[in-house]
Amino acid sequence: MSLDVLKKLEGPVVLVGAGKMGGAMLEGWLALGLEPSRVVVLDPNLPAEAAAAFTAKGVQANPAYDAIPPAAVLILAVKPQVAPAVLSSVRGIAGPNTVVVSVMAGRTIGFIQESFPRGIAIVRTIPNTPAAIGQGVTVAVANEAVSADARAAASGLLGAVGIVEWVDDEALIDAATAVSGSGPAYVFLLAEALAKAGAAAGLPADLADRIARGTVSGAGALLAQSGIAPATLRQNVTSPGGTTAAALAVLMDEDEGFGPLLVEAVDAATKRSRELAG
Ligand SMILES: NC(=O)c1ccc[n+]([C@@H]2O[C@H](COP(=O)([O-])OP(=O)(O)OC[C@H]3O[C@@H](n4cnc5c(N)ncnc54)[C@H](OP(=O)(O)O)[C@@H]3O)[C@@H](O)[C@H]2O)c1
Ligand code: PRO
Repeated sequence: MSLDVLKKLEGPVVLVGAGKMGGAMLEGWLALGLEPSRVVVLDPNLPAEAAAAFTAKGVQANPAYDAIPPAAVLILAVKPQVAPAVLSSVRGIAGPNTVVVSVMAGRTIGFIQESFPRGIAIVRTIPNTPAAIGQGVTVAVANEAVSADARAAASGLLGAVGIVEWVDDEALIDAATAVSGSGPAYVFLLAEALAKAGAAAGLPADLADRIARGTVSGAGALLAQSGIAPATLRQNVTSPGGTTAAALAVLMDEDEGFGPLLVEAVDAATKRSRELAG
């Protein structure tokens, strides 16, 4: 994905909140060649080292708000809980042609719209942290004010750090948050739990950590590179009457296995996303 589409839009790319998610995306954009002098980072508690590193790259860190021209793209990457205060302080950075891109869980287009002039282009997204290595997944929805150029600019930015899936129905974003936004945590938990189970089965803890981590990352890479369906890859590991079949009889239990547990977990995350709408 190229960022050339941004050339059609005037003004800086302003990132509000350079934490784990915003920072990961910015890393990806700069790696793809986004002109650093076009980037403004606003994050009041940025450690001095991080601010110096941005400045060294040519990114403007925490300039005075009134020195920032109307943004081409204004990315909202602060926690949903602080959104009301933050949005009211950054509203002046948006001009009539600004595309507002939110990565905040829960916060709706309607909520964001309240802080900006009527008719502003808003893209609500839910990315995930593998964006830091260009392998993120972002699900996005646009309001009716988003033009073809604005959508292309948002697609360019979001696609720079992984795949982008656009949906038309904003209500789907809560469930997408529960699947792909939070999903990396479930996979990391699997690596943690597998290591603990290995140690409980008698492996030295450090060996269990290494082989569990290698197994989760290797299986993820095989899934990504082979293009083969996950069910087929699972069957390829499962010899009839063998060890995997014995484990899967536990994990695939219809009542207490991984499937129903994940349905419950995704449901809990979906509900929490709806609550965060405020
Ligand atoms: N992490 C994920 O996997 C993930 C995935 C999808 C979406 N998201 C969404 O991304 C957003 C950020 O999450 P995160 O995990 O990156 O949290 P985070 O690491 O806490 O990042 C938020 C950043 O915003 C800063 N901030 C606080 N007040 C601010 C202000 N007034 N102006 C500008 N910056 C301000 C925070 O600084 P302080 O730490 O000093 O408060 C922090 O550096 C959330 O809305 C979350 O729902 C996160
Ligand atoms: N991290 C954010 C949360 O836990 C949103 C998805 C991943 O709320």
